[in-house]
Amino acid sequence: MITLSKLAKIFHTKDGDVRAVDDIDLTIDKGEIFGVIGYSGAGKSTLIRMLNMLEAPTSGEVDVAGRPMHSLSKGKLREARQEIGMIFQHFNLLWSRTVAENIAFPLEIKGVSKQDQKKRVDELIQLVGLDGRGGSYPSQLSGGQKQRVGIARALANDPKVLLCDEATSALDPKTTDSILDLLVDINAKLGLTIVLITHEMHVIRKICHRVAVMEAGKIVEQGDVLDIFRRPKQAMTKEFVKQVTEPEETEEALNHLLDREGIGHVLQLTFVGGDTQRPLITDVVRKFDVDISILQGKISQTQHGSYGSLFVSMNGESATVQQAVAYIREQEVEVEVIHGG
Ligand SMILES: Nc1ncnc2c1ncn2[C@@H]1O[C@H](COP(=O)(O)OP(=O)(O)OP(=O)(O)O)[C@@H](O)[C@H]1O
Repeated sequence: MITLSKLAKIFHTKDGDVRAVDDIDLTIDKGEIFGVIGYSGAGKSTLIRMLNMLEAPTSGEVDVAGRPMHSLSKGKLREARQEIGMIFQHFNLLWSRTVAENIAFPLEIKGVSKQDQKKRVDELIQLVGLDGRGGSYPSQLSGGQKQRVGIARALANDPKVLLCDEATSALDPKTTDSILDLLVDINAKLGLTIVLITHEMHVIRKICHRVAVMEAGKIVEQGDVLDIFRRPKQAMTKEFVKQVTEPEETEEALNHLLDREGIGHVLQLTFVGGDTQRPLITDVVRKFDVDISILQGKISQTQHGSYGSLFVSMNGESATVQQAVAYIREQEVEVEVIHGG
């Protein structure tokens, strides 16, 4: 659905050239939810804005839904953009227009009749869960509702691709979840390809099928979300994975525990998309002559299963502990011996 070849954007500034996007090759499949994660300045916004040519590439190619976006005439580009909806962190709504009028805006530009506009707007209001709010003004809505208007407006022309530029970054965690649920729902119902950029790994974990990690204009790692969580390779990726799998206070609390006498082996068990309902710890204690105490942990449920880390201390003969560790690994739980190994 989307192919980027050797895509680059260089900004020429007073302080020199900035390679915001540096020769990126990337393929995004039809119907997938693809996430790009990176810290501020990594080049995510520039990258996503080149998908619909809001930003013109310095070099390289952008193909979206079979169209070479980088080489289209102005008129053809206008047509092509109708197939690409976009939502923004700060919603970009027209404040003097009602919800219904905001959603109708792209239809007006396209020259759709008043009657058809109304029909389509009603459908969209229903789709995004804003029934009864068509006559409200953006200032009368919550952040989550404003983003629902943004989504409805982006979908007005039946696009094939939806671009989400930090779409939940201005929202609280609960509202973020409801907007992400809506995006999953739309992806399933309409078969829409969704590309989102974010600096928050829980957004990736919650809804993306695949993810690319960006650093200094380059993609340093990419793959299926589950694989990336299971085996992050790059330091940057490991940092992002930790955002989700480790409680913030881990290091300090663990250092404190490691000073204790007789702490034994300390293991970090990382669950990635597996089934935490399974009584793994009970299982291990029954099978092997070891004692286990749980030190701390953070496990959360998502559509891919359970994610999180559990820190445990294991006491027993060294050889038995090794066997127990091997057994846990066989259950597709990652194990790192962080003390006593
Ligand atoms: N219009 C511009 N002119 C000059 N430099 C720019 C311009 N836009 C972006 N940059 C630079 O390009 C680099 C990438 O910026 P970009 O906004 O794409 O990153 P980002 O990952 O989206 O970060 P953020 O989330 O903070 O926007 C940064 O160094 C930024 O300063």
